[in-house]
Formats: sequence, C-alpha cells, structure tokens
Amino acid sequence: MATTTTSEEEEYMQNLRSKATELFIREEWTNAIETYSHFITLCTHHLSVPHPNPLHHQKLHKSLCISLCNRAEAKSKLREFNSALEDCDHALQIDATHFKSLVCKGKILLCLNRYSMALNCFKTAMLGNQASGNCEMLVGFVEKCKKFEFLSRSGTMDLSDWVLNGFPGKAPELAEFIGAVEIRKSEISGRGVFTTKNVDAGSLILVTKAVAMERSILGGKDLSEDTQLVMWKNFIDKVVDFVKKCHKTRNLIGKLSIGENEDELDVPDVDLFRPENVGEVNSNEDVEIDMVKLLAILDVNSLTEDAVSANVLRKNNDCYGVGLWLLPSFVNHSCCPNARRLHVGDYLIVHASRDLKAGEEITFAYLDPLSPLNKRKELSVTWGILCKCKRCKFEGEFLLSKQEVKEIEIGIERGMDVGGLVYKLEEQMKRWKVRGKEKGYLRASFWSLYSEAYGSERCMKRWGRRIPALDAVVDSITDVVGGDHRVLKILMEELKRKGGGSGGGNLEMEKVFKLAREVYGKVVKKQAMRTLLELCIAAE
Ligand SMILES: C[S@@+](CC[C@H](N)C(=O)[O-])C[C@H]1O[C@@H](n2cnc3c(N)ncnc32)[C@H](O)[C@@H]1O
Repeated sequence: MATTTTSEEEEYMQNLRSKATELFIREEWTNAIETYSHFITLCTHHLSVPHPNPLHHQKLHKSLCISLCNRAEAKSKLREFNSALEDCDHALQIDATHFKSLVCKGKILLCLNRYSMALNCFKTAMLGNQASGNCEMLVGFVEKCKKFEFLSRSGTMDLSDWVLNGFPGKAPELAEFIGAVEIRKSEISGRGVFTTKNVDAGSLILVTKAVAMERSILGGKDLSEDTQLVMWKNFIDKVVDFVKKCHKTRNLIGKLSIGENEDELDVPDVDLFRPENVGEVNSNEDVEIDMVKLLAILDVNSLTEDAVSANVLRKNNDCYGVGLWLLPSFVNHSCCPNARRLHVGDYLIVHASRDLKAGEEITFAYLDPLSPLNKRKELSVTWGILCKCKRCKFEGEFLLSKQEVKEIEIGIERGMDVGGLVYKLEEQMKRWKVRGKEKGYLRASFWSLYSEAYGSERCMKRWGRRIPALDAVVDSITDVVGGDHRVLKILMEELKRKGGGSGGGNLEMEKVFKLAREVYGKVVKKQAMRTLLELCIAAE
C-alpha cells in the first residue's frame, strides 16, 4: 500500500470530487451520493496514511467535510434523514464549526421537527466566520425554530390567515404537539390515550405528522377498486421505505396493535413519540421487515381523510388520502366520541370535541356516531371491534324490549312522514321516561329522521309545534357525540332561514361558534371560522 498519495491518485480524486459536485448541482441525488461515497472512502483511506506535508492532510480534511455535507444534503433530498444526520455529525467531528454542515444539520432537524436541536445548530453557525454573509438566512431559521419550538410547547396554532386567504399554495407547515396526555391500559381494549388535565372542547390534544401518506384525486367520482389498490400499494411502499430508513419509527410502528391480544401489549411511554426524543439514529437499508405483521398493523391503524370524525382543510376537497400517524393510533373508538381529527396536509390535528375531565380516555368515532345501533354494529365489523360503550349497551337492551322502536325503523324504511316519526319517538321517550344522555343516544341514532324533519319547511310547518326545538335536540346530541359537522350545518341552515346569517353576534350565533369549535377545534379566529362555516353549509 502506498505511503503517500501519487499525483495520478490526486488527479483521480480531484476528478471524482468534480464529478460528484456536478451531479449534485444537476440534482442527480442518487448518483451524487454514490460518487461522493466513493470519494469519501478514498479520502478516509488517504487520511489514515501519514504524509510528509501536513498541509496535505488539512486539505483532505476540508474536502472530506464538504463531501460529507453535500452527501448529507443529497440524502435529505431523498428523505434519508437519519443517514444524512450521520454524515453531518461525521463532518462536525472533523470540524465542529463547519458552517455548511451546521446549516445542513439544522435544516434536517427542522424537517424532523426537532426544533431546539435545530436552533442550537443555527446559533452555532451564527458564531462562525461565514455567518456575516448569510445573516438573513440564519436569522430566518433561528426565528422559525423559536416559533415552532414555542408552538410545540404551547399547542397554540392559528390557521386563520391560510383559511381567510382561501388555502393558498401547499398546506402550512405545523409544529408537532403532544398535549397533556398519556398512554395507559384501557377498559375499552388494549391501550388507549388519556388526558392528564381537564381539557375544554375545541382545545388541541395532538398535532402530528404522518409517517407516510398517499392521496388520490377523486375528480368528482368515487375511487375505483383498482385505484384504491394502487393507492394502498403505494402507501405500503412509502411506509416500508420509511421504516427501513429509520430505526426509531420502525420500533414505534412495531408497538402498534394488530387487533389481536391487545391486553397483552406493552404500554409505551408517550415521550417516545416526541420528535425531540431522538432515540437511536441508525439507518440500515438491509433490515428485514416482517411484512405480515406490518400489513396487519397498517390494516388496523391507518386512517383515511374521509372518515365522519375528520375534516380536511383544503381548498379543493376532491381528494382522498390514507395515512399512518403514530400516537393517534392508540386512540380507541367510542360511539360517544370526545375527540375529532382535522387534516391539514400531512398533519393530523386532534382536538377535544367535548369538555374532557382529567383522566378521561380520548376516543374517536371510527364509524358514524349519528347512525342507528344495527348500522354501527355492521360497520364495526370492518374494524374488527365489538363496541361495548354505554350507548351500545343501553340501546342494545332498550331496542330489544321496545316494539315501538322497531315500528319507527320500519316507518323509516317505508318512507313515512319524518315529522310524524320524530313526534312518535319523542312521545315514546316521554312515556318510557328516557332522560339525559339516554335521550341523546336515541336522538343521535335517529339523526337521519331529525335532520330531514328540521331541514324541511313543509315538515316543520306541520310538526314544528309538536316536536322539540332544534336547539334542544342539538344540545342533547352534542352532549353525547360531541360536535358534528352535520348537526352544525342544520343549525346554521335554521339560523339562515330565520335571517341570522353568519354575521350576527347574538346568542344563537355564539351557539353556532361554540359548536364550530367542537367540530373544527380552536385553530382559527372568528373571521376565519365564518369561512369554515360557509364551507360547511355549502358541503353536500
Ligand atoms: C387504532 S387501534 C386502537 C389502540 C389499541 N387499543 C391498542 O392497544 O393499540 C384499533 C384497535 O383497537 C381496538 N379497539 C378500538 N376501539 C375499540 C372498541 N370500542 N371496542 C373494542 N375494541 C376496540 C380494536 O382491536 C381495534 O382494531
């Protein structure tokens, strides 16, 4: 083995570096990574060999740092963040103040939502010689890190400008946030997510970015089976790609349920899901993935944007998306849910759709809570669940014993006058002494009747005086299933009919805003909430 570098070798290395730089500039990321890797190996070898001229090694160190940093940037373009971070760290071991590597590392950490670590990188870069020429860029990054760090601690989020401006461009970048919650054993099934403090309706609980997401444009039609299959395949490929690159994510996905023997599963600490909790950063593309388990996990935990308990904030809602979000995967189902989700780009925002008490389990409606018991049972089969919530128990026992409820169901099937059916149900509830939440359960289950009755002027003329006011029905339904966009829509339509519009500041309007916060969360100010209300009323 040569003890010094010959001029041919030097020339070869020079050419290799130039070629890598050219590929990098042309944004041919994979080829650039390969060529830099070759150069880095040669460089490392030559550095291990003594050289009579100390300047030679100094030069090689410099080239090595730049190559590692450029390779990191190329890797981050391919979203190979963990491997890119390893390159940055390697460069920073050689030169702790290497400006480009500090900036590159800061940008990658920002992408990974590790705000305070990113801030440290940009602050250190600011101390270097090259900072003066890049002041504006560095100040921009420092400000962004500080803002996101604050948002991720406080859970304050304001999408008002984006909404008011008509959802321009890409969805805004959001800060990840984990509110006052913990994962515990659940009486519902396996593990669940619980609040550790009282939470007001509309308050944020979680903001989290998808591990992977796949979307398709509907073009006004339903998705064909073929398109759904292609989407599902692409989605799985994306998840596999991600878990191969990130040991931490692989580990966390491995903790999710496959829908069986849930009571035997470990209860992970919620802190594991915080982005700043780096965990073990190691990338290993040859890692074996247990595909059978992964597919079962995706089957049980993937969420779609079109669920009844979800809203998608986007200009054109003509999209269908499927994704995997880690912490929300621990949220169980209830037919009396207390949380809803909002989709903004790849982010899932979970907020309380009712007031929550400290220690209460957070639940979503996996299936439509405004549907009758038999329909909910039918839908729950697809989720592999047998819901035993208070509502299902009450309705199960109640419906078995009351012939009149069956008659109402038959009346619905036969298309009988909806006002008359609402009247009959309300009268029966009085007779049976159904009170409080139980009244809400039944009204929610027969929502289709109520919405049709309150939505029809003709019906209200005939039955309006004999059935309860919409207000009372809305209150009892939201008391058990939390805010729901369909209930909100009916309430607003009635307000419009009465001439209230969405510009009023009266009590009725306050009620609409309260319900809107339960549906959309406290993510926008009043003016922008009016825009969301207009969208809600215009929706089919
Ligand atoms: C997204 S996971 C929810 C978290 C899960 N309990 C865990 O321990 O990881 C969905 C699975 O939880 C269980 N599950 C959720 N809600 C349920 C309910 N209301 N009744 C019975 N099982 C439920 C089912 O096994 C379902 O497939």
